[in-house]
Amino acid sequence: MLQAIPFDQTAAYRKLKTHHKSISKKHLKELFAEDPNRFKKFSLRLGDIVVDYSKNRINGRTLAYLCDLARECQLSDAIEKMFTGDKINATENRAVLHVALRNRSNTPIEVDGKDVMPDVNEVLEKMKGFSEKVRGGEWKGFTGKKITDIVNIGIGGSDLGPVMVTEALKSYGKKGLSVHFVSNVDGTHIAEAVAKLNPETTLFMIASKTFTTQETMANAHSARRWFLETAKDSAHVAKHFVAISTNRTEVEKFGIDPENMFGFWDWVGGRYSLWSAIGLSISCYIGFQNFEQLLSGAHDMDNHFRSARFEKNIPVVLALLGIWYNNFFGADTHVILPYDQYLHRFAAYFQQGDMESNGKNVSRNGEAVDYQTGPIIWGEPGTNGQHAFYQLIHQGTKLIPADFIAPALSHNPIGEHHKMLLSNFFAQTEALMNGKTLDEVVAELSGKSPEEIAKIAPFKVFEGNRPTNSFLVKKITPRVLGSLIAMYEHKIFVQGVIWNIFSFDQWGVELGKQLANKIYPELQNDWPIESHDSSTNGLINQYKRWR
Ligand SMILES: O=P(O)(O)OC[C@H]1O[C@@H](O)[C@H](O)[C@@H](O)[C@@H]1O
Repeated sequence: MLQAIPFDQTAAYRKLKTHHKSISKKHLKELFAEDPNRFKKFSLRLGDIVVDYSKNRINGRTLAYLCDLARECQLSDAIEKMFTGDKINATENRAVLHVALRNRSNTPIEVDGKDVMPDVNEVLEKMKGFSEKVRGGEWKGFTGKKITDIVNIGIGGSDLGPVMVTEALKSYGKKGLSVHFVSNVDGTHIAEAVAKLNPETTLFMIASKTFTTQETMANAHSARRWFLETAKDSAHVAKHFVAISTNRTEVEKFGIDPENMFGFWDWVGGRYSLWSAIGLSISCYIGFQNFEQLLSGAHDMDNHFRSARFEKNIPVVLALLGIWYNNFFGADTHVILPYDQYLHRFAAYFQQGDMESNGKNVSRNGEAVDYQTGPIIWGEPGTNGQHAFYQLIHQGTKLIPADFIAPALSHNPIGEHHKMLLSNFFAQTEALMNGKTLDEVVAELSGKSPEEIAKIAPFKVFEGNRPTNSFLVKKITPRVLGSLIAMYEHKIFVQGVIWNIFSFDQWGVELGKQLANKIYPELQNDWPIESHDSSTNGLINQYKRWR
């Protein structure tokens, strides 16, 4: 179990409180004017990723105090514990070893005295063989045709990672092979997904760590029924259904041949599982070599995270900046804005990654925390967001720290598009920082009468001073994407350590599941219900009248 350090009782926290009083009055423009070396000082690089965090409301002292905070919270020790298989997911008594899944150096990592790497490598080999067969057309459906469509059925961590990555790396996808994702228990999702598919050439991947998740099991059963309407003989299921799970017993019960099961382990958290067999749809779609590149990119970030000193450590610095805004400036949310259409599910992916990890109000000591923990994560690709919600970021009353992500090279260099896209990427962080003063507005309005200027000018002023991080990458390759994902994963980890919460469980999702299981049988008949509060009774009874 990680050691419990009361984050808000450290010496560094007190120093930061005092320091915040002075620096929060400063405008980012002043900070830039004071220090011509700001970009050099406050940017970091790893491989093809440049992280510019200079447009944050910090100076050298802020960073030093924040790093002290990390030290006082024994971050180094926590990092080592994660990398060496300590059971840091204490409420579930599990190690947290997504880093082992992409441990390309293959150095032994032990859990309960056993090196996990041989098992990791064995599953990777199985994934490789399977991906090659599917891609090469060797894996045939029940009528001897090759697979043209993969449908991954899973939810949460068994869906969001594969969705996000296959979208992000679409330009690496195999022609003639499509991937589809079904997660929602709403019948519309599976109905729409299979509507245009041919059962003879469709392969279902049932992805579920537990293999008991209601939504996934319902969709899996409906998929099998749909398949058997054509295939008739359940012996054909073996050619069209594979399972990705930790639960062999349930997989067998469902009727999937254990030969067609890809395993992983309880030390892989759902929202950290795309690197495991849960990534099978990714590997089939982009090819195993590219999947390995994704793992290598994550491994690059893992090595950096484990070895770089805090001041130069990308995930650590990002985590500390997040804490700076969350706990000192009172920022409630954090927005992720990729200037890359392929990354359109990136923010959604880290909604689960971050909010399910750090949405906790009890410390590792079992006591209620009296400070803010995980932020609300949201975001959409630029430039769409610019024409929708950026107004509030620029001129609203809330402080919203923002991450801007963009590739220097596009996979689709059509005409002037990419230059236009990037001019927006560069312009927005500049605008958010500088804003526009009243004098500048008045100067722009020259020619208008003083009355007209006085009337309109206040609405055109931008305070600026809005903090941003910019991530400029060379190109969204599998390797770069792997590093970016791992970067955010470790950021989340660091914040959890400092807030002294357990980042790798998710008890908060259970209550709704329990209640849904209680209500489900109540929907089986038309009798009015009185067992709940008046609102829930009223809604259920109206539903019964309407259906
Ligand atoms: O992979 P499984 O077992 O079907 O679980 C899917 C999801 O189930 C949710 O209940 C959990 O909150 C997620 O963390 C998890 O990823």
